[in-house]
Amino acid sequence: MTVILTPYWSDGTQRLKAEPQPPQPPPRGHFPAAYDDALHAARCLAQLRSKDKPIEKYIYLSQLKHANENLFYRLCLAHMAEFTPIIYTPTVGDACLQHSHIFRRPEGLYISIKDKGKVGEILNSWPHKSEARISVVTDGSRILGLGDLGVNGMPISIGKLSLYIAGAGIRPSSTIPICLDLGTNNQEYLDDPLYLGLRQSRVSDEVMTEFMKEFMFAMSRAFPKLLVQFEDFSTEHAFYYLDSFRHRYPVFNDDVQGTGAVVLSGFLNAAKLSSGASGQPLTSHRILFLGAGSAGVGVAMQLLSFFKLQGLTQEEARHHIYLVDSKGLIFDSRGPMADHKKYFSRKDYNGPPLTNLTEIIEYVKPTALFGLSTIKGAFNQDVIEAMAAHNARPIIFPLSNPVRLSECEFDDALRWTNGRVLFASGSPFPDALWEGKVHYAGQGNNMYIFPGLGLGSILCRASAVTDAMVEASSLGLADSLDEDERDSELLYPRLNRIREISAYIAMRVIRKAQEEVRDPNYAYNIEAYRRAIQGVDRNSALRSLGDAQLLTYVTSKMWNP
Ligand SMILES: O=C([O-])CC(=O)C(=O)O
Ligand SMILES: [Mg+2]
Repeated sequence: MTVILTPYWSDGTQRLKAEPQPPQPPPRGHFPAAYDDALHAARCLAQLRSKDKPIEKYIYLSQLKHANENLFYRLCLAHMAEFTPIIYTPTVGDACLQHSHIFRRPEGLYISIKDKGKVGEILNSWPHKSEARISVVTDGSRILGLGDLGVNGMPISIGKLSLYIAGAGIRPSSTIPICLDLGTNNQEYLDDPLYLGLRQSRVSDEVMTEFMKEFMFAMSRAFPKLLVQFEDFSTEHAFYYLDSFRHRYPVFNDDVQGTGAVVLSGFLNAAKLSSGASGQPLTSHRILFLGAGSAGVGVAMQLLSFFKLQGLTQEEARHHIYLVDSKGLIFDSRGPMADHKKYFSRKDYNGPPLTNLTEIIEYVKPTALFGLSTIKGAFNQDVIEAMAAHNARPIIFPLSNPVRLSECEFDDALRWTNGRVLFASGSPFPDALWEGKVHYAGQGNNMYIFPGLGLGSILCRASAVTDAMVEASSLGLADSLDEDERDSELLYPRLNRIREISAYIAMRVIRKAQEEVRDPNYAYNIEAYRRAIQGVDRNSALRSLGDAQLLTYVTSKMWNP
């Protein structure tokens, strides 16, 4: 008797069946005599390029990944800038929206609220249990800027893990994409006969929290070496579950911490260019955020590091950051507000509500404007011209995803600032020509951070992902521009160097983790301490390596297709 997985339906129906293996059908063909691997790669690339719709390309690549994983990743690594927008943002957003319609076969693990009480059993059915190192977990409640997509959020977990494999050389069998089905409040999906998830609205916070506790405990038991990346949980839940679990399990939240780290990194490079042009010190920057959700506040928290690195206190740093939500500038006397907004609420403004973004810019005079609002076109001509009026090199980062929700387009930003803008967006924009010179849109997407942060945390068996480790990943990224990239005023390195960059970031993260482990506060509790000890042997060996040797070690641990 062999255990067969009849995976992973989210309706809670029987998942594990003890059945005899069905006999394998005989091969239905064999390769022609002149078949050649390299030629086949070229053939697959030609098939991909023959498709004109991005979603068709996505479907083709999903099938290719299933049919020939090695070939898929080989092509992916060789054509990173071409593949990333298909297997990841922005096309993965469409794949999520249509998941229940384009679904072919299960990939990853769907766990539903109906599985409560037996989550451990389900996890134990995962085929590559002992190899598990990284899981991306979403509950589908806030996929990119697209809202509550229920189990249609699964492609986000899959897409992020494809980048772990391609970008950081994590072994495919070490990854577990997970989508939790806790219901959905998306009526269109509830009415859609093809929708793959439970036909019920989202469970209450109390029920969800009980479920999350069981889930995280079961994960730590089933996969003792696993790092968990929370992805695209709705704002309140993103903060709450990160705070609840980060001292108990190795976990980080990509939208709060990954996005924060990637923006800090791009801002470090942009601020140097901007201060170089204005002659103003780095401590004089002021940052205005449009959007105060998990990503907005997460980025704002991480940006405090920028000012602290220049010698300011946390309290002084806070004064340099302004948040705007749907009701305008956030200030104390405006009235009650969600907890996560309070820290950045201004105490130094008591006037009437400031709701118009251009007016807010006149008042704040920011050197940098960040968009995490998912309001397409919110950075209109007036807004960008207001930024350009008082900055030699205005820093403008429309970070909302996918691209059709971007606060502004790259060529508009160039035009309205006369080519002076320092620009990064969440989703990719093509290069643009302005007055005979090619300008590059930076992509301030957490894809530059999570592969390296994850790889470093896994290799040193960190029992927790600390703030200092996240900051180290960000500084590592900022430092990884090469000479040509600096000369071209790039804010982020070119994507075709992703493996080199991830290895470097992982090295910096391991170094920081080693410093943290000496800190007694590191052993947050007995469980974490036990896991920290597990990693000690390996870490004492790693500690004796110089940076260059550690980098070689990290690179040697990468899986290659
Ligand atoms: O997935 C992406 O492209 C970036 C991200 O985490 C988000 O927008 O939620
Ligand atoms: Mg996300």
